[in-house]
Amino acid sequence: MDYVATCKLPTPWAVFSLHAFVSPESGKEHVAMTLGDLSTTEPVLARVHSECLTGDALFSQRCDCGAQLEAALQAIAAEGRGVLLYLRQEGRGIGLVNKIRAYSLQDEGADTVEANVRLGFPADMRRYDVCRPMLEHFGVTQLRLMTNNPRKVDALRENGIEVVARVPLQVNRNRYNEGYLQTKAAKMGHWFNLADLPENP
Ligand SMILES: Nc1nc2c(ncn2[C@@H]2O[C@H](COP(=O)(O)OP(=O)(O)OP(=O)(O)O)[C@@H](O)[C@H]2O)c(=O)[nH]1
Ligand SMILES: [Zn+2]
Repeated sequence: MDYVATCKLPTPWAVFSLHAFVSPESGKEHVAMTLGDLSTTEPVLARVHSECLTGDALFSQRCDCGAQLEAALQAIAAEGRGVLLYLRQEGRGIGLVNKIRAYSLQDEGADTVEANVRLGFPADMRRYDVCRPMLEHFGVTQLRLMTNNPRKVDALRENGIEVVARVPLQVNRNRYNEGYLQTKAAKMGHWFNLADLPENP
């Protein structure tokens, strides 16, 4: 993973630093947002967020990605210290166009896992091997990871990252994503308690 450049990134919650990386193997451009002093030994509040153009940028309510992105940045800002890795693996790794094909099958009744399988993809194709070199660039070794996904915790640990704590990130349950969240809990093992999650209008 090659580090390229850093700039300031003012957001509604804090002025983050935005760091650009390029993977020589895949040619993919990934970014990290950081806040505060990450070089101390205290475990770092972190979010490893996979790209979701529809949710992160286009306000889609089909998933919980946009709300999770915002909540993670707010939590880091509130603490004054943390890192968010924004990984360019859209649609759990199948890409934007294939995700829209999967959404089309979901409009006809398939769930999020069935749709991927019908298109010939595994339920989740994401990889987390770029995370360690990105974190090493900042001297970060221990994370308090904001996620509901047990496979993400396992995958990061397999990549040699110490996840010392898991911080739940349950936001934005709505009438459009209820089934999606239920499938993630039932088929993908996500730690959700839908009853605990307030319903947004
Ligand atoms: N293939 C596919 N990808 C989806 C779908 N909905 C969201 N995504 C992608 O899934 C990724 C987000 O993964 P999620 O499973 O929502 O959450 P997670 O990151 O595994 O877990 P958390 O850390 O708890 O958010 C993003 O890359 C989205 O583009 C879908 O229906 N089909
Ligand atoms: Zn999404």
